[in-house]
Amino acid sequence: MNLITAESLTRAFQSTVAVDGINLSIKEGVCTALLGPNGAGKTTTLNMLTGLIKPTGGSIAFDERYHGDRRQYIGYLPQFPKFYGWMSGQEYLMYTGQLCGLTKKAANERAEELLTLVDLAEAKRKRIGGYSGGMKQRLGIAQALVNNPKLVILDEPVSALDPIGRREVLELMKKLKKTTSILFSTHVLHDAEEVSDDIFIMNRGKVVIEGGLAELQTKYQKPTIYIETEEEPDIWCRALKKKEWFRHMHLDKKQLTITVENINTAREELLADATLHKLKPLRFEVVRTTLEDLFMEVAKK
Ligand SMILES: Nc1ncnc2c1ncn2[C@@H]1O[C@H](COP(=O)(O)OP(=O)(O)OP(=O)(O)O)[C@@H](O)[C@H]1O
Repeated sequence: MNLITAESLTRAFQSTVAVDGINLSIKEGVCTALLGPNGAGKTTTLNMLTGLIKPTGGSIAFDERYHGDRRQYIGYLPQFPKFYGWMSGQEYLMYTGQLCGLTKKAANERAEELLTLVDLAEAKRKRIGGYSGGMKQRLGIAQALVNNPKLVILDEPVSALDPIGRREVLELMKKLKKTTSILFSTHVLHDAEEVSDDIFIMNRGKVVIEGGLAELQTKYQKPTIYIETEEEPDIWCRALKKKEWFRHMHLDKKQLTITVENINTAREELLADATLHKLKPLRFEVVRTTLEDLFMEVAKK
């Protein structure tokens, strides 16, 4: 079931179209990644979904089970969250809880629950100014959960962290996704692959690829043959393009990477052809393209 459905969603800033007529279906109970290079339009999209900025075109609908202002059902962690360094983690969560309308007592109880969830119970009385990057980000996620949201939206939650902080936050997201729907943005494919179920890849304001992680992996991970030869194999390469199994080729001097449709036929014919053309292969390897290759292709475009 979809929690949020956005249709033809558009946002222009003067002459810049940051988000260009995208359709998004964010499902309930799953973790969705909005992936894309810098400037793709991820933050603008998230800001429209949270209600922070208005679209200049299109529509956003929250599931009809949840009435009224959709902001009450959404928790949000911005890309550059601001904390009061002099407050303790506990004070900060109580403060945000009360801003969300909780009584002091309820805010205190919620703060305790959340501090345990994000593994900050021991540091709850320490000043935030002394927290590590990972601890701050975990506190930011706790803050996003204060109002018991149906969907928590995290803008680049791990991008600015060192490897330890990154691991802490990714592990927290894995834990969180068991109970809360998550939508997060990232420009790191590996993070999306690690925690998300659904992926939308954006580039230049448009969604260029979308689907379930497993579905995308099956669809785009094509068999590939890597060949390194003694001489530059230019002439041979031209002939390969006519083969039925041929899909795509990248030649870098003597290193040839060929994406193919049928690995068995391709392997047999390539080996036979290489002998026929008196080519001297130094390496012949069967590998697979990864989603990383796909993402890099999209990013380059
Ligand atoms: N307030 C604004 N005024 C003018 N242009 C903007 C504004 N906000 C975003 N843009 C432009 O819209 C485009 C998309 O920006 P956005 O921040 O949404 O991308 P992003 O994918 O989140 O990138 P990043 O990972 O760098 O944050 C960029 O070209 C950006 O310069």
